[in-house]
This record gives sequence, C-alpha cells and structure tokens, in this order.
Amino acid sequence: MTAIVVGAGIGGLAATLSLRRAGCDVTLVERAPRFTEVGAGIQLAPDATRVLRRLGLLDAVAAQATRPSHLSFRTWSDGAEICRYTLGRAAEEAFGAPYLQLHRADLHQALAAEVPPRSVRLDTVVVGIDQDDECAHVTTASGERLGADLVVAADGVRSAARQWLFGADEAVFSHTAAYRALLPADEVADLNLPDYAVWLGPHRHVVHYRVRRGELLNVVAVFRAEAAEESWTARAEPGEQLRAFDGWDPRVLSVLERAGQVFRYGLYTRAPLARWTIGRVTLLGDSAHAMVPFQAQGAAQAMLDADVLGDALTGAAPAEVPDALDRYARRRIATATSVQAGSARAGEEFHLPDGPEARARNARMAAYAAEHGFGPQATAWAAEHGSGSQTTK
Ligand SMILES: Cc1cc2nc3c(=O)[nH]c(=O)nc-3n(C[C@H](O)[C@H](O)[C@H](O)COP(=O)(O)OP(=O)(O)OC[C@H]3O[C@@H](n4cnc5c(N)ncnc54)[C@H](O)[C@@H]3O)c2cc1C
Repeated sequence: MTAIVVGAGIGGLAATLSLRRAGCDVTLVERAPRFTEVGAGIQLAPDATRVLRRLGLLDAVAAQATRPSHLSFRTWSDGAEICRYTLGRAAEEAFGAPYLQLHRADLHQALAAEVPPRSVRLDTVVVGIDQDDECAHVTTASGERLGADLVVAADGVRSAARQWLFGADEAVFSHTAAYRALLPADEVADLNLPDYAVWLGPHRHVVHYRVRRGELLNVVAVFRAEAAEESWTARAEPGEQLRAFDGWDPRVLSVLERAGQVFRYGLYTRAPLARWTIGRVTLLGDSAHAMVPFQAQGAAQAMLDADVLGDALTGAAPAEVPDALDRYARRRIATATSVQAGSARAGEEFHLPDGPEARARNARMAAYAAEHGFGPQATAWAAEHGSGSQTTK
C-alpha cells in the first residue's frame, strides 16, 4: 500500500507514522524548506498521549515535558481560586496516560525524527489532487505528478485540499486573538504563580503553564478582537496586551510586563463537515476540523485521526482503500465535531462579563470539580472511551 501525506504539521507527521505502522509506504510532502514548528507551548491530554504511546514515542516526548498536578481556574481581578481540576498522577491512573505540557518544537521534532528522510519531500507545494478508480495523485507547483493508493490532506486550517474536494468554504475568524509569550520561569519565581492556571475575565482570559521540563513559562492571553491575522510570527506592539488587561490581578500584569517578545495570533476555525473523504482522498487534522484552542484539543484530535486512520488501513488491500477511508471518517467525525463545538462553548463561558452569569458559571465549575475531581471534558471522554489502562480503541 502506498500513501501520500500532504503537510508535515503535527497531524501530517502523526498520520505518516501511523500509516507506516500499518504497513504503508508513505511519501510526506511539505511546502516548507525544512521541518519547522513555530509557536510556543502545547498541552497534550491523555487521548493524545495514548496515541504517542502506540507510536512508541511517549517516553521521548515525556522527557521534554512537564506534568502539571492540577489546573487552577482563577478570577481575573483578585486571583481567587474558582476551582481546581485534578491532573498529575491521579489523572494518569484514571485515564491510562499522562497529561503533558511541552514546547511545540519538542513534539514536532520527536515526531519528525521517526520519519525516514527518504520518505520526505520538503520545499514541495501541492497545487492539485485528483484520482481515478485505481490511484490518487497530487500535482506539485513544479508540475510533477505523484501517485499513490491514497492521499491524506493534512494541510492545516487554510487547507486548499478541502476546497478542491468539497468546494469553496473559507477559514472563519473566531473574533478572538491570542497574545503569547515565553519567559524563563526563574524570572517570575517571585510571583508564586500556580504551575497551570486559567484566569477568567470579561471578554478575555489568560492561561499559563510550564514547558521545557518547567524551565519556561508559556503565557497565552486571549481576548475578543475585530480582526487579527493568523500568523505565529506577527509581533504584538509593546504594551498592547497590557492595556487590554488593566485592573487584572497584579501577578498576571507582572507576567505580561516581563514578557519580552509577544506574538499575536488570530484564531480561525473551519465549519464542521459531514464528509472528510472522497474515494481515495481524505482530510485529517485542522483541514478537517480546525477549532478554537479553548479546550487544548486541536492537535490531540489530529493525532486521534492519525491513529484511527492507521487502524482502518491495517490489512486493507489497495482496492479496499475507499471503504477503509470511509470507516476512518465515520469513526472520527462525530467526536471531532463535538469537540469543535465544545471548544467554541468553552470560549463563550470563559469570556462572560462580570455579573450573574459569570457567578453562576463559577458556582457550576466549583460544584463539578468538588463532585468529579476532573474537568467535564476529561469526564466525558472517559465515559466515551473507557478509562484505566485500556487503549483508545
Ligand atoms: C494559540 C493556539 C494554541 C493551541 N494549543 C493547543 C493545545 O494546547 N493542545 C492541542 O491539542 N492543540 C492546540 N492547538 C491546536 C493545534 O495547534 C492544531 O490543531 C494543530 O497544530 C493542527 O495540526 P495540523 O497538522 O492539522 O495542521 P498544521 O500544523 O497547520 O500543518 C499543516 C502543514 O501543511 C503544510 N501545507 C499547507 N498547504 C500545503 C501545500 N499546498 N503543499 C504542501 N504543504 C502544505 C503547512 O506548511 C504545514 O506544515 C492550539 C492552536 C492555537 C492556535
């Protein structure tokens, strides 16, 4: 079985490894001249770290990561704790895999290191995908045509493949933007910050957690915005983010003040699709289900796609590829779509203005944490997939 994967982000790399594990000969095509992952921190919930374990990469990734003991939700103005959700060893025992926080580049490198260089075509832009009964093809900007039994389009939130397959829907601006920065953790040691906290305020929130074995503090401030470009490398004006957080808990302001380089990122989504697959071609990752990051699940869902795709192709003959891709999409669409909706809802809940609705939200969260210990997303996921040492299957 041969496969072409378009896009070497976290989704495309995980798909390449999962397909290789299923016995496919994979060519990974990426437009960038070298493997890169910009941005800062990423959180991997147990659904994603179970996939890393299946790929044989959990130990290597965990060695670069931090494992928070809990997530603390706080109020914006005085920092009072609304509730805390258990993570750490208790979550690992309950869900059969750890909750990890790490630098995106560390995750990307761990995945990329497992792809043999002869399987990779860098600096190669895909400009078209077509297929017949026997074969799927990609056409590159230099006019080359590559063929395989299947093509996986993991080309991100701005996916062109999605438009070629399903028509002209565009990435949609979520009217939220994220300021992000990385600080040496010892520069903020005097603030006694919780290791992992979400500070909820009117129309905005701040998240921080530690990466690189705790040496760096990753800070993300999210707020409503009229417009913002989708770029990991656009710098924010100095002080721009501070004005937006006037009156916040002094610890949050101190962190934002000490952040040297701040980057601004507009958050875009794609509408849910009823189908991801046509014949021998399928979408995977953000191209299929880009979502706002308020449940930290975009990359996790891409990795779950990759895992299920590999299983669907295991033992399939080339003639069975369309059926196998259908099985993959049927197993993934409902969950990914519900996580997309849940992430959008989390944003609305996080950004309530001060008043009765925000107080009711706080009371709900505190009651939930007191009863379950874990957050609602983790509890729902365990109910769907089973907990303990079972696999994701
Ligand atoms: C601020 C923020 C915080 C986040 N935090 C988390 C988190 O904590 N946990 C989590 O699970 N998720 C998180 N996410 C979501 C996560 O980053 C994405 O869901 C994930 O990176 C998507 O991976 P992907 O491989 O699908 O797409 P991408 O990473 O966008 O990769 C697409 C690749 O395709 C290549 N490409 C595109 N077009 C072509 C073409 N025509 N030819 C060849 N190559 C092409 C691109 O160069 C790129 O390398 C966050 C997102 C944001 C914005």
